[in-house]
Amino acid sequence: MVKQLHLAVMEEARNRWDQLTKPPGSLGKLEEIGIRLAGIQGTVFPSVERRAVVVMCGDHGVTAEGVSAFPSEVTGLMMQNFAGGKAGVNVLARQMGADVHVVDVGSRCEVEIPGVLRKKIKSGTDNLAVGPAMTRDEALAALEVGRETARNLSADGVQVIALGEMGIGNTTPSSAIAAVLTGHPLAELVGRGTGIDENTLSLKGQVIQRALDVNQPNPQDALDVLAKVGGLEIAGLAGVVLGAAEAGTAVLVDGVIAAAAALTAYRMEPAVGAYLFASHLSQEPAHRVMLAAMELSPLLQLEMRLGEGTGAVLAMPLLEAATRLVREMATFADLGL
Ligand SMILES: O=C(O)c1ccc[n+]([C@@H]2O[C@H](COP(=O)([O-])O)[C@@H](O)[C@H]2O)c1
Ligand SMILES: Cc1cc2nc[nH]c2cc1C
Repeated sequence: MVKQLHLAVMEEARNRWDQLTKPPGSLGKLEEIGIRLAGIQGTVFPSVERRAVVVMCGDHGVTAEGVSAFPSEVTGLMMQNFAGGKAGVNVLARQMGADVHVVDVGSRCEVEIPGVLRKKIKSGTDNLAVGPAMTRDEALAALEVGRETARNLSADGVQVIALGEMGIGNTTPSSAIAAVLTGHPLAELVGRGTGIDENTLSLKGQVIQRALDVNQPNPQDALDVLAKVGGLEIAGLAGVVLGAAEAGTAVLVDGVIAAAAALTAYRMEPAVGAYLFASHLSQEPAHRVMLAAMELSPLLQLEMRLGEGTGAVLAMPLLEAATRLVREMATFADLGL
């Protein structure tokens, strides 16, 4: 169960932000962040000192259709890179003081990688252009992996969890999920992912349309959408969102894949929305549409499209700024006003 935010504490926090030595509202989104964190943590003086990024990894049968600029093997190679501390997200997480947790929920990589939590539900999804990507039970099992991961981190004292992922091909299911759950025209939701050319972009649109025609996912049933046209790492991240919100922990959404996971969780349990913060706006066109569907507004716009949780980790200092301002700024009363 996801609890409502502490409304009385939020009211108290709003009053305090209004008493700080600044014109009311002049710290913009930082004030909204501070007030929402107060509501999440049940204190006017919240903290985001304990931070983690969960990088869910999975492969995709749909790569057989030629929808990515890179081969599936890159997923496993990047898992080794994360474990070695040398990927983009590792560098940024070190800078921001966040721990990196890499979870293999469904890659095709068969070798054990020390430092990667092996929770494989299956070795990649089936090709969603010819049938369902997963069974409902497989999607539920992947969700549970994420939920348990978030529950453990929260129990360990983590106060904010960033959503990271790695999975060659995963912008294809993300656009499919966006199309079904937002009802937006597919043509406006298909992007270049890892950097495909014009012809591949057009092929990718056709592949996704075929996936929707073949699977007929039910927009009223987010689990059906997730199983039929989603991915194992997307399901894992949706589980992280549910588990974090259930534990009262804030979540930083990353790019388009993380947003597809967050939107899936949001449709399963709308109360998770209050725990979500949108970190940045990805180059993928479906990202903006999905964030809007959750009424989230991105903090950063850096023209990024890497994934891994890189954008989410970059936004951690902004959450920290909000917690410091409310704690350290003088009030008008302090000035004798
Ligand atoms: O975060 C994003 O918005 C984002 C946008 C484009 C690509 N990615 C990353 O690139 C991979 C998916 O791209 P693709 O072209 O293989 O579908 C996957 O590993 C993602 O982490 C991530
Ligand atoms: C090299 C590489 C690194 C990534 N990190 C997340 N998605 C990725 C995709 C590629 C291709």
